[in-house]
Amino acid sequence: MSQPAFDFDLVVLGGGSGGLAGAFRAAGHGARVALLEPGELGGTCVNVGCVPKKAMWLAAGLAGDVAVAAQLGFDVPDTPALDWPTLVAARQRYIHGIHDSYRRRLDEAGIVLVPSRGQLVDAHTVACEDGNRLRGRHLLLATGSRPRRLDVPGAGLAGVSDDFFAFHAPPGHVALVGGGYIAVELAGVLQALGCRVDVLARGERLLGQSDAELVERLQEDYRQQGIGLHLGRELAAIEGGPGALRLRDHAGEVSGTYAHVILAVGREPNTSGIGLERAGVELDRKGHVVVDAFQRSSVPHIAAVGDVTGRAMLTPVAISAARRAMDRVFGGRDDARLDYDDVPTVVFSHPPLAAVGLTEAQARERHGDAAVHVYRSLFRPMRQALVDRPRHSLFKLVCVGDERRVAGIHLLGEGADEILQGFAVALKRGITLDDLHDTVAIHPTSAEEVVLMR
Ligand SMILES: Cc1cc2nc3c(=O)[nH]c(=O)nc-3n(C[C@H](O)[C@H](O)[C@H](O)COP(=O)(O)OP(=O)(O)OC[C@H]3O[C@@H](n4cnc5c(N)ncnc54)[C@H](O)[C@@H]3O)c2cc1C
Ligand SMILES: NC(=O)c1ccc[n+]([C@@H]2O[C@H](COP(=O)([O-])OP(=O)(O)OC[C@H]3O[C@@H](n4cnc5c(N)ncnc54)[C@H](O)[C@@H]3O)[C@@H](O)[C@H]2O)c1
Repeated sequence: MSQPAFDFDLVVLGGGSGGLAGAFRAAGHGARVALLEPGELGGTCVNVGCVPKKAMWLAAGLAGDVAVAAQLGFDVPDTPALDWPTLVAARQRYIHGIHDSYRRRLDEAGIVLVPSRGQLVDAHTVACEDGNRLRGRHLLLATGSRPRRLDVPGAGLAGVSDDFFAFHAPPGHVALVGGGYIAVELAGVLQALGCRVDVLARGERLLGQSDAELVERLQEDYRQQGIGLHLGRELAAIEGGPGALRLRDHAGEVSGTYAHVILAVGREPNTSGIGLERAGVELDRKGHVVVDAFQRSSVPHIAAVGDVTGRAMLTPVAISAARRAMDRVFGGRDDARLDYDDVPTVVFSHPPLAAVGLTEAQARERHGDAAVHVYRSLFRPMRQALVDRPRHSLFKLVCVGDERRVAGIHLLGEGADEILQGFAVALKRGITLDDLHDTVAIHPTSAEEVVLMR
């Protein structure tokens, strides 16, 4: 398979979601693989993303459960205390287990792990920090992304999502700047774990890409939980000193003094200073690697996957794209490529918001008002009703055409994160509203609302 001029069939830059998946798949096809990773294996997702975030989200959910349990007669103290360090220790133990498992699997697959940052010297050669050079017949760029910082006075006083995961004690009153996934998720977690939270977002609503109706309800829910939402306000400056920070927008001061300010205003690709220009790899104006439908960069034997390409920045997307790219390069599957349509996602808010396909607004724009049919179910899950809480779930189907093809599924409420996956398969297979109605419901669940909507 390999030519003698090359040390490896594949050299991978980045041991995160995409890089690891690509390395394992290529090795599975018999390729000789080297993987460079200067940090912890698992990249953003495992170390400062999905995994620690989900651990904190689960703990935040438990705080709600404890309150429900007390109302149902369990003998729970009035203010159950959380020992933050115990939670963080359990979280990190779990993450170390993932590191160990990756190391073992890399060994078993015969992949050479190089604990170094890589830099391209030319289109086939990667230099390691110790000066060693590796020649690869193919290269895979999977260097991911990092939190974006804002260019406003005092921005250096703020942290980013990475800093949230470094808190070893409850952080007190926190301001989150941004209205996307990270701001919404961290706000929900912190509030549920007993901190005070304000969100400052420049958009008039949170989660600009999600269905507006669900977002409106989530915002209402967040306000009821006590989260301060300051929408339509663009950060102009951060003032004060450590532990006592204030925010200013163009209209004046935003009320509140914060122990921490966390910027969650998007991410930037890790493409600078790694020699891509020497190899002739084209970048877009935001610095992402430009790839075609097969993840090929402008240099055909250099592929790129995951956040570094700026397309649907999600772990399963990075993994799926990498596996398919390696199936194409080393597995003889010339047509292998990821379909980026109808990727399901979950915002791990409290409650979670799960979505696949078109929002109502997108469907109306694409298909015209007359072709779009929307079905909704607004209901109180039994757990909420049992303790007479006002929390409702809102599930919504967006269908198009006379046959009512399901083009979008949007679920806000308890269990939405676990309910959506199976329905995403169905949507991808082109089901109609009748297909849902032909399916017998599972009772009593929240999920049954999806097949009962009329
Ligand atoms: C707070 C947060 C929560 C998230 N939650 C979710 C979630 O719930 N679900 C979800 O699907 N996605 C989530 N994401 C997104 C997800 O983490 C990313 O989309 C995913 O990690 C991207 O994988 P990647 O392989 O492209 O990059 P990464 O996982 O970032 O890996 C890139 C790796 O490349 C290494 N690297 C960088 N430069 C070099 C170099 N020159 N040489 C060698 N190595 C290099 C880095 O050290 C890093 O380990 C979240 C992200 C954040 C920040
Ligand atoms: N559950 C998940 O799957 C999950 C969770 C977290 C992150 N992620 C991924 O990570 C990515 C990054 O998350 P994120 O929340 O940082 O980004 P995001 O793209 O979701 O949201 C960025 C937010 O920052 C705002 N913003 C951008 N520039 C700004 C500026 N100059 N001033 C003020 N606000 C500004 C935007 O309006 C938007 O509200 C997400 O897009 C997502 O792909 C996924």
